[in-house]
Amino acid sequence: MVHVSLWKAPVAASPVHASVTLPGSKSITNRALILAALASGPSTITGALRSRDTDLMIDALRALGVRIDGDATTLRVTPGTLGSAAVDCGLAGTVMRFLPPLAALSDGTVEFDGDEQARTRPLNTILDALRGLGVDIDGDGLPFTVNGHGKVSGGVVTIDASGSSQFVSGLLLSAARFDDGITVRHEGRSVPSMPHIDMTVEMLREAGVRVQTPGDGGDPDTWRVSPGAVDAVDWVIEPDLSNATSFLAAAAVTGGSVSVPLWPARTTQPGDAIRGILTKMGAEVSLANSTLTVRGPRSLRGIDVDLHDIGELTPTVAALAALADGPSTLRGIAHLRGHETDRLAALRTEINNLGGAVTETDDGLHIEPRALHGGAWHSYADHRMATAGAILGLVVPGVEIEDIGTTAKTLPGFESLWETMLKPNGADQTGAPS
Ligand SMILES: O=C(O)C1=C[C@@H](OP(=O)(O)O)[C@@H](O)[C@H](O)C1
Ligand SMILES: C=C(OP(=O)(O)O)C(=O)O
Repeated sequence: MVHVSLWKAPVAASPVHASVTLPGSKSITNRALILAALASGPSTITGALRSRDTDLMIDALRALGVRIDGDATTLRVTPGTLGSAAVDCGLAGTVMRFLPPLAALSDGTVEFDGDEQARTRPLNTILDALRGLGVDIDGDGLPFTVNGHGKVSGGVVTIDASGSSQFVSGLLLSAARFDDGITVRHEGRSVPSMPHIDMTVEMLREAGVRVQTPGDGGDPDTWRVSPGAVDAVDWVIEPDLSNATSFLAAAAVTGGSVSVPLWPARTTQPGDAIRGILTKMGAEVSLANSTLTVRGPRSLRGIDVDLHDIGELTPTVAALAALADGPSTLRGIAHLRGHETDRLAALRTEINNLGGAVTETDDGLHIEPRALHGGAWHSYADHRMATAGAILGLVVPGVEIEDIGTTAKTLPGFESLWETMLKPNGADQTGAPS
């Protein structure tokens, strides 16, 4: 018999009042690691996230020949000669899409594999793009092998990135080291998660790489990276604002107040958009002295929102919407069917299992308010499904979450942070980088 562990999601006995310090951003940490590996000298990364996705990136880079010292959240990355390796992508989009272009620069055979569930995530777009640039690759999805020859000519490539922004980011991140750099042209429905491409471009520029984007006079849907050196940088990683959204949601659904310190004044992280969403739903949101504070209303309003640019927030927003006092429509997120799991189907199924009324649309979800009841909540190996269930469990007694440990993909120790948040006077939590 297979034993499925269930975590009894704690109910908030009273409005939650807490301050929660979150560890570093997954997206920024994994970009910093790639750029440091390609740099012309050693870099440091301070406040790095240590989680399954970032440890998979660290392990892969080490296997490829990059030296990474430091066990905790301060890392020193020393580039080395890239050679043969076996890479485990787990279920990490950033690993499976950011590493193949870097592996193409290696002088060796790089074998990629990952979780069974990762095999259905869209991937061939980036493999075909690399083939178009002259890279020798066996396979069209996991498992696949990159046969590196120590150099990539680079050039112009046209892709359909409507399935994931990570195809564009992955190509741009390594392209300064291609002989001719790269010009990536997108053709197809609009590219999702554009702030994540902005994050890529900003970090490349911080490393001294010349990038031209559609926003600064380039052609529409076209990004160009000039060939050149990648500078070593002392990266300081922002807290993960997408992970912060679950904790802020706890204030919104219980009528309490939750603060997150070290909130950046300016950021490309999509999690920052939770401020506007929670405000529209009736919460009070303030940012003062680098601390974001959310105060929950007596009841939450439903919301009609396009999440195309910030799809990562969908599970949190869906949980909030399921507890609102009016209907909500979440749009622009068809690409979530290719995330860790089909998130639209998963959210519909799990919220409806608790008595909800969620329907799936072509590009999102429609959520009608209903009185919810307890029951099992399946996570589908998806960290954000697990945290969405925890939000509901704060006010719906008897929600039991399958495989809460899957939150370690981007936030190890989620359960204890969550439980500490619920203690009376749950201030100054310990998810902070050490
Ligand atoms: O580049 C990144 O770090 C990410 C881009 C987005 O991917 P998609 O464009 O596939 O949604 C986001 O959802 C993912 O969590 C992280
Ligand atoms: C879609 C996500 O992850 P990945 O980087 O694996 O695509 C996510 O974290 O919501």
